Amino acid sequence: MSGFSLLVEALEHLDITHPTTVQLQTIPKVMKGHNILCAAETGSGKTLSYLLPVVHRLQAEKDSEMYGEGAHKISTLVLVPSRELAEQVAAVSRTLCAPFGFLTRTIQPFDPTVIQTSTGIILYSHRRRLCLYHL
Ligand SMILES: Nc1ncnc2c1ncn2[C@@H]1O[C@H](COP(=O)(O)OP(=O)(O)OP(=O)(O)O)[C@@H](O)[C@H]1O
Repeated sequence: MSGFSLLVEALEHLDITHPTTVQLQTIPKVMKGHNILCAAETGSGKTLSYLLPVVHRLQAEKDSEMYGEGAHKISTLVLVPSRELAEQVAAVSRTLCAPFGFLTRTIQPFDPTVIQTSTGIILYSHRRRLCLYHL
């Protein structure tokens, strides 16, 4: 099964078959590498607006020669303002990433992270526990 089909299947597990307005407006731009500032009401689908392009890109890189070098490195960092939101985003990310074998982690003491609050990131960066070199 192709990476695209796996992603569609992962979305179907979340009962998602059509993009929301926010996703329609943002995903094509993010896929082209543009920076996006998106403000929309809660529940409008902002999380997938950035997670889908990220997973799609990681999957494409996995299929390329670039993957070998960075396979065990942190490649994506999501900063959110609360631990609750971090757990929420991580749960969606895990569902999307599962078919590809990508790991999603939130920060725990002395544990490298992918998703955590900005305060946590700053704390861990100062302690030199988090290597962001490959971002
Ligand atoms: N295209 C879609 N079709 C159907 N449901 C969707 C779609 N995109 C997201 N959802 C669902 O809508 C709900 C809200 O999505 P999401 O958490 O991404 O919104 P949000 O804008 O990030 O909200 P918040 O501002 O509270 O973080 C989730 O349950 C998600 O699974």
